Amino acid sequence: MACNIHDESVSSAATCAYETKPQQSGIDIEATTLEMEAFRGPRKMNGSVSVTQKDEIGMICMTWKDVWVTASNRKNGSKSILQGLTGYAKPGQLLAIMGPSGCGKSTLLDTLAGRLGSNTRQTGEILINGHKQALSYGTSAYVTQDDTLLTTLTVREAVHYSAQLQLPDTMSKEEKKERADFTIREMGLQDAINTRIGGWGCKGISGGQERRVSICIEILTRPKLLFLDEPTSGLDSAASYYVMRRIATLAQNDHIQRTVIVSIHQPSSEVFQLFNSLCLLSLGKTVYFGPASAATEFFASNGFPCPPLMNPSDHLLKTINKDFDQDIEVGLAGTKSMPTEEVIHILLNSYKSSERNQEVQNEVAVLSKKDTSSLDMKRGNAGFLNQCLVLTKRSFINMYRDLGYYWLRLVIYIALAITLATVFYDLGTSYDSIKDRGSLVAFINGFITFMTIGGFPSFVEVMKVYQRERQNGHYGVTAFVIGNTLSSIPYLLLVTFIPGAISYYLPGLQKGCEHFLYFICVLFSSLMLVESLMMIVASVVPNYLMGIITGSGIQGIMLLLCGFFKLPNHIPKPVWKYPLHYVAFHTYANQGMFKNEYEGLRFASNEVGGGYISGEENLYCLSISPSVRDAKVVTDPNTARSKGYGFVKFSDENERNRAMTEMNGVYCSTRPMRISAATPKKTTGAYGAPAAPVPKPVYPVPAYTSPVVQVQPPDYDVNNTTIFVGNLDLNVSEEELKQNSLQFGEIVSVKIQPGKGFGFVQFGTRHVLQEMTIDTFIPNDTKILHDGRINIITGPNFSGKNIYLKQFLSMKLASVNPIFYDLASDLDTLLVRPELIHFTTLALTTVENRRDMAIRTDLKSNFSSSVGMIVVYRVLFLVIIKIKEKMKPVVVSLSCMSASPKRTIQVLENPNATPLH
Ligand SMILES: Nc1ncnc2c1ncn2[C@@H]1O[C@H](COP(=O)(O)OP(=O)(O)OP(=O)(O)O)[C@@H](O)[C@H]1O
Repeated sequence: MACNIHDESVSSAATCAYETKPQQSGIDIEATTLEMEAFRGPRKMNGSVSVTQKDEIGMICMTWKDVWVTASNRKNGSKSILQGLTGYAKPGQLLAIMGPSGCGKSTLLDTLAGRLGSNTRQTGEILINGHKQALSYGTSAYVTQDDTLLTTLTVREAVHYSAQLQLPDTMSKEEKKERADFTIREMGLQDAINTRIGGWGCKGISGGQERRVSICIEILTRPKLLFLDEPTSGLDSAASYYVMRRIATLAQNDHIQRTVIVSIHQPSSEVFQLFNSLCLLSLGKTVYFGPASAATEFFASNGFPCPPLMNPSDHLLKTINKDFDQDIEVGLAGTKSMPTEEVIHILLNSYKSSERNQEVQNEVAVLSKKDTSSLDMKRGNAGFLNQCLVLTKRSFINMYRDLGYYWLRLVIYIALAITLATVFYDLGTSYDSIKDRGSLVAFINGFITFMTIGGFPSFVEVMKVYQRERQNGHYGVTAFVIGNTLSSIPYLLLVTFIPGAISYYLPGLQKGCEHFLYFICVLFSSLMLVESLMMIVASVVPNYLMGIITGSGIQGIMLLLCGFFKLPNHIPKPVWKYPLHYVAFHTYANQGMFKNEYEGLRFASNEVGGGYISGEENLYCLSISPSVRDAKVVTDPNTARSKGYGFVKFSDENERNRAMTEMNGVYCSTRPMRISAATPKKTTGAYGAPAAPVPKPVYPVPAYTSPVVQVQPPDYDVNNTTIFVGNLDLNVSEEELKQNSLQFGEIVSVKIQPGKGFGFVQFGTRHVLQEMTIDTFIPNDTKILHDGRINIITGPNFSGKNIYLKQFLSMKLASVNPIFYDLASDLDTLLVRPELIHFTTLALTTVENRRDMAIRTDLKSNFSSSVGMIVVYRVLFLVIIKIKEKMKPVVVSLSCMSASPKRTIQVLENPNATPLH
């Protein structure tokens, strides 16, 4: 009879684990088993496992009594998944949890393993060896339903790395390798040892082998308690049998006497024979618990005999599956005539009142009271440093072999860089290149970094593996973050360097190794930042499609708020400017790259008369006083034309006072400005008319260099050959200045303002001026300079006004913020032009506050901002994972195992149990 295939000896399992004979049927003692025995020395005597007192130490006997699990969600309220389950699992036995889909198999397994979700509530009593105690690392293992493995590794690598991570440092590397190889053979994987696990785009080992690799990894530590969720799902019957036979072998033929609990869907008759005990569930209740071989008898005694030649498990499951009751109504259910709900009701009641149930209750009571054994508490996994090393190495290999991680990105980046280089080829130093350079740099910062998101799917796969390994306590989140960070650095450098060099040198961005290196550093840190950001996203949103959408959204917001598309002072302050503008890494990347790109360059002006605009001018034109809060030009409501006056609001009183002096006389558009204090309007609180009559412009001279210069209308005299030389020693004579200037060409005249520290040199030809820069105009005798620095203004449009404004700019910059001092002193060398003056003053009055956008004097601070953010992001990722881990296992009113990383199992104190020593 097909239904009576089980060995009678198995029924004795219900009495006591340590008296139980191992099941013989269907399990051949294989070479691997013999090998295993050889590995530890023979244990088998007369076909049964001899269990010595020493062996009992560390064995696990698990009991659960009246366990209820309720899940709650906002939509459907609460729902009972498990209802008053009682049972036990003993060492050396394989307990199968079976039932129709949705009956609660996985939930029971998760409950026993302490992995219930946070929306569930659990009550009941779960005890390990009758005690409340913690299981140390390696004592239990859980093989999940999905095989989350690194698909790029070979079987050997996957198991070897896992062994390096899980096994304690007290074992040598060789011993760990030996253990890994042995376990691979134990699981029958020796033929596939060098085959990659495989996944998308690369066929590797079969599904059954994958399952065995997952099991292999979890049994490396020789756990005493093994949970397997659907170990045969997705496998054909032959593969299912071989996998289950290995598992049964683990439980029974190993002198360790493991306790194995398996949830399984639909075992074949051969697989069914391998089970020692069976827990049959329906609708979250126990239909049957006891020896697997006696289940069909129980069904038969209730009027549901197993038809001849039918697989007993098929019969059991078909009898209690009510999902297709509709078929009964329409006559598709064959001979089945009674509604399944009624069948289940009969079986539930019968089991409740059966002797079998009584036996189970008695057994649970006995096992809960019995002080069976203490657990081995000394195990531990590899040390932190070792874990970091192994994880770095493993991650490096995975990144190398996974085409989607970096290689594909590298190809796309190179293609993008070539496109960029073609579009922006040879920018030169024309007037248009000012804008082009800015666009190119902003695009690289925005889009190239954005593309880093492409590696997210690969990272999600890594995260899945991490989560499994973490839940099983293989290593900690810190080691994972360090490993991932270190292993990614070489690839990120590669991905940055090659496309970076193409998009830097072909368009002809600023020459000089230090400029290129800075560019690479900023790009590298931006890429790393996005990777860190995506790590955070992956920790919150595990689905890669949702993750990509979320990551893109976050980056889109950052890009928008970085100050490139909307000036920082125009960004609405709550939330968008504070804090998001400062959180956006593009802000710092743009600042650094702009400065790196413009500083030290000279661009041809497109204005009449030619000449140059320096990079610093470009930067400066993008900047203005940070304390200006508002500016308004008063217009005629009828004509909408300016009434010729307006208001500028400063937040800093000192700066306001300074502006009162300094802005006076500065040209705004075609007229010099006249500045006076405004008084708030009494009625509206708005600004009223100027408090005092507008004074006549006096064009005061800044205190910085104090030359008295009358501001003249802009000089468009193209024949002008005069240069201004400032910062002269007060005692320098005109003759001395002449001698120093002779080297540049024929001199017509030299004039020094007595006691003012500046003078003018008129050359014979314009040619000299066109070529003249600070670099060339180094006086022979530096003693003529006031403090060793030259101060020169030249250019075809040089005029008194230029001098005034140049000094105004220098002083303004230096006074606004001391960090601008260097820049201010650089400005001494500027070729200041009237159109620039116009532009700058206009910018001032219209509050084009681009200070944050364009000028950060210290390049290092931009780079270190990014590096700091990388650290912050990675730490944030770490913290989120830790919080999630803390939140996940909710230990409810009664006992359960904790899924905490330390893999402790917390068990409710049994009042009858004697304490452990
Ligand atoms: N955390 C949860 N929140 C809400 N409902 C849950 C939760 N866990 C399980 N359930 C529900 O409990 C029922 C049992 O789920 P469980 O996964 O244990 O079934 P199963 O027997 O393992 O099913 P299958 O064999 O199909 O995997 C299902 O209806 C499921 O939707």
